[in-house]
Amino acid sequence: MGIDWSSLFTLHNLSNLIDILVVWLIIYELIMLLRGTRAVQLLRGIIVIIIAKIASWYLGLTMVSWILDQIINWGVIGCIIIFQPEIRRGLEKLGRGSVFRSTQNQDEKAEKMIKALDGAIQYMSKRRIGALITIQMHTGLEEYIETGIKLDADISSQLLINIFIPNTPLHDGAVIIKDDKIAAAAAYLPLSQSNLIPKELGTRHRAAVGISEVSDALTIVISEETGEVSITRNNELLRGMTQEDYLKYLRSQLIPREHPDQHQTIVTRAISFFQKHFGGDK
Ligand SMILES: Nc1ncnc2c1ncn2[C@@H]1O[C@H](COP(=O)(O)OP(=O)(O)OP(=O)(O)O)[C@@H](O)[C@H]1O
Repeated sequence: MGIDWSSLFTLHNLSNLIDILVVWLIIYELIMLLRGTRAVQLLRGIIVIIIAKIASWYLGLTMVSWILDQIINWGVIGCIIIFQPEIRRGLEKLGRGSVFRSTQNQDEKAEKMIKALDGAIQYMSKRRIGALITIQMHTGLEEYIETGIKLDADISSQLLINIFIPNTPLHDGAVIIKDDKIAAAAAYLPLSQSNLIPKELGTRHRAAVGISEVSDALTIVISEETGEVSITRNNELLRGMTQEDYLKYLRSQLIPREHPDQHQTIVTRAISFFQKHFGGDK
């Protein structure tokens, strides 16, 4: 008894498959957006309420079920009020189309940011000024931004250098860049517990690896002892980068238009997601 493969590839099955893929993608994008933000706690709360609602419904607890219904109904309105700024930003982004494609404007901004970073890296590396610069990618870093001093300043080499000058109030900790702005300085990043990190590296590098373990952020580290430039991303520590190396790397990660292999559009991100999770060994 053979399988009739042709019956599997009907238009109906194909649309079901696309349906499932789109829902997966939306859930994945949402998780990436919410990770590391205050919405995570809220999401946990919502899941608990939904589980309680289902349980009370099964057990026939009418009163509890009614109370949970009220919480859910009013909770939706509450969420809209609490997250009004985030919702507005999201809708504006959607309206500009930047959720689905990177714009020319974004590429120019990224190039400008890389130029500013390059100026600062060169200056600090030559003078052995220790630095830790984390660039937010898709995962929210709000919980780490909150540990630092908020700046919300335009990125420039001069400002970055100034922040890391030793014995100044902001030099200790990390600078976090978010949406082409220096969101905060002197931020505390999570320290990695990995024993794969070379022993000669201290806490600055451990913090850079740490943030790459819990988010998809890109972090640049300049060693105070050697002036060595390293980059961490997705659990990887790239050491001893020359100017050419880090410029090439930063462009490949931050300017997707120039590097179509990078997962930036929603379609290419979907492909990379499925390759990563279902594609087997690399
Ligand atoms: N959790 C952290 N979050 C942010 N910054 C941190 C954290 N831990 C340490 N740092 C920064 O690293 C500095 C200490 O660096 P340390 O000398 O231990 O690290 P290192 O990796 O050996 O770097 P270097 O080669 O520059 O000495 C601190 O002064 C602080 O600015």
